[in-house]
Amino acid sequence: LVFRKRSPVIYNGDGPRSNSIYYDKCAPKVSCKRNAIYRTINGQCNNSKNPLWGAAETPYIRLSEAVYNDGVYEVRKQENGSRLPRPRGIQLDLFLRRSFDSRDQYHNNYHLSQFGQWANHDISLMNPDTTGPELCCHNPIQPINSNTPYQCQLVIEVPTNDPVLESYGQTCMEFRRAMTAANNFNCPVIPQTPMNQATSFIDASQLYGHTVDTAASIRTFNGGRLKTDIINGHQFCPQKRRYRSLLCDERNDVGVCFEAGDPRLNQNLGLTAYTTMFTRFHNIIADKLRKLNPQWPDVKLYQEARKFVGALNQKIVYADYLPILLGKSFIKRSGLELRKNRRTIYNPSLMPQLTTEFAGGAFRVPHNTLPSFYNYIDKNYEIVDSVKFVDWMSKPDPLVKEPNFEDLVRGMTITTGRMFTPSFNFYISNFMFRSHLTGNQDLLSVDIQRGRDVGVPPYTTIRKLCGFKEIASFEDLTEFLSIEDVGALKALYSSVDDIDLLVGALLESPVDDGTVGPTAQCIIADVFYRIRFGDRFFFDVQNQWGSYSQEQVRILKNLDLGHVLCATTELEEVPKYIFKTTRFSSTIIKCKRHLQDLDLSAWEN
Ligand code: HEM
Ligand SMILES: [Ca+2]
Repeated sequence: LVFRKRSPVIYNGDGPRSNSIYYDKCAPKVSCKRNAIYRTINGQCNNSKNPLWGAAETPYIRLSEAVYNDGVYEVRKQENGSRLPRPRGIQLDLFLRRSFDSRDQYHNNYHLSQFGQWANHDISLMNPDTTGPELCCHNPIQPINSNTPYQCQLVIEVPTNDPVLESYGQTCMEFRRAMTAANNFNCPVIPQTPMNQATSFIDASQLYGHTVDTAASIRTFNGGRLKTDIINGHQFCPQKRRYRSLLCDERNDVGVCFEAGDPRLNQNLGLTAYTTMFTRFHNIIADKLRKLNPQWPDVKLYQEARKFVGALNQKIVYADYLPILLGKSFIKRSGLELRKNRRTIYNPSLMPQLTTEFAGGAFRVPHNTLPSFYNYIDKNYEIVDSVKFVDWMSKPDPLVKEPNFEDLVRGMTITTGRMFTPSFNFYISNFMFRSHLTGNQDLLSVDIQRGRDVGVPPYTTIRKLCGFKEIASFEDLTEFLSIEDVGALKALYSSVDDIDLLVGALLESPVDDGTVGPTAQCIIADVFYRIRFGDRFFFDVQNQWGSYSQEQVRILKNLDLGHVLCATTELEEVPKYIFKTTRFSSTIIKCKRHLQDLDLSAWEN
């Protein structure tokens, strides 16, 4: 069988959905340095004709028309004119009863989901609008009316007979509408459009900062290094002022709270560990470069180390992560494969923007792999402790106490991940952000509500856009969904065309050798294609200013996440295929050996 390669790009970025009002009327005027050899911090000037493409603080594009009741901002209604089913009701009727955990049959470990979140924070930041009242929920919940501030119009109602939350007396979950160009950036993009505060490119901006100010605030300006706090003899990210920081301050029982390029770094232990490891890794690379090139000034060391870390992240995403997420065969036939002896060819007419359908829908499907527990596992591979994921959100305290850091990362490496089923785990479905000021949240309800908030079109529209057979009735769904699920959908929604994108995408069976269904695969591939082939600084692009040499590319393509783990922790060994649990991946590599690959002599000049 021969497959013709077909580009997975759905929409090229021209016409009415490209946010031209923003670029023509509201965008800052940017002047670009010709021949710059490094990326800018905020992603501007990557595309020389359209210097804002892919930059931080630009609107998400849309693959399909926004769907709002008033065509502008009001949440869509069902075909029969009634309100959409409540997100928590969908969770309860369709998903929660199967929220038990089962193990990933393909032996993927926790790094698969943790790296997914890490990569997401590189490319997407759809911030909630925190202007207006401090909290949106009044208990008991009050009817939404015209006096309700717009930020709070979509708080999530909890039914009075909720099987889990009733006993906590909770009737409302916090939800704030996303920041939009019109509400928060003074630009009348209509229909309303959310803004991406991250740079679209995979450039490790979640580590370095998506804005110039943030980036400067975490540099030492000495030896190219990033700031660190030394705690118990180990490097950590610098600490925030104790209060008034985004994700720790609402808790009064937090000992440490860190700062880095992206504000979400304290959200969970795994993510904080990743940010810490990549910070250490940056400093290791900067130190190595300084040894080889003692004459290089701080800024050169910083930029070269930053470029290296961004490049390595691109390598991991395209060569290691996406083949598991989307399936190897699909990666090959869609041209997304990253090969050792091929180089990426830059396409300056491709718009490297994220899509609303991706960030407000399809790329949330992997939330179904989030683990319920973290295992701390010691050198002898004994489980020392097992803690609930949700008990340690926004509270990274354990990481600074030895030997927790190593034990946590070792645990993530050898614990089998959660099987990708049509459900989120029980704890994240009921107790997310427990003991925060905001109270318990349900990640799935939030995700469904977010899709509606940002006008994501319903499932059938997107499935059709992806080239699959049109779905005209609930019955048509039985071709690929179970009768039970179709029955439940029919009871919830007035028409098949009302089904939320995330709900349909989650219920689809995963594609053959991937972890998401065909609709999510299609929307995710579109974005990862455009942010690779539309990135002038993609690490294996040739003949651009600052392009890497053959030898430098060769070295980078031989590195993976395992090298980062080995270089930045006291782990002794890691699986050769870093997203697989040790026990089932054929080979285990000693860190000593791995670290020999980190020879940077090709960077000497
Ligand atoms: C590791 C644990 C994770 C937790 C606790 C978590 C939690 C969250 C939360 C609370 C939000 C904000 C929801 C909203 O207000 O709309 C969010 C957004 C999002 N998450 Fe996750 N997530 C995790 C991992 C992942 C993974 C593995 C992926 C994908 C591979 C992912 C993809 C997304 C996307 C695309 C968004 C929305 C866009 C954005 O602001 O970046 N997340 N997640
Ligand atoms: Ca980025």
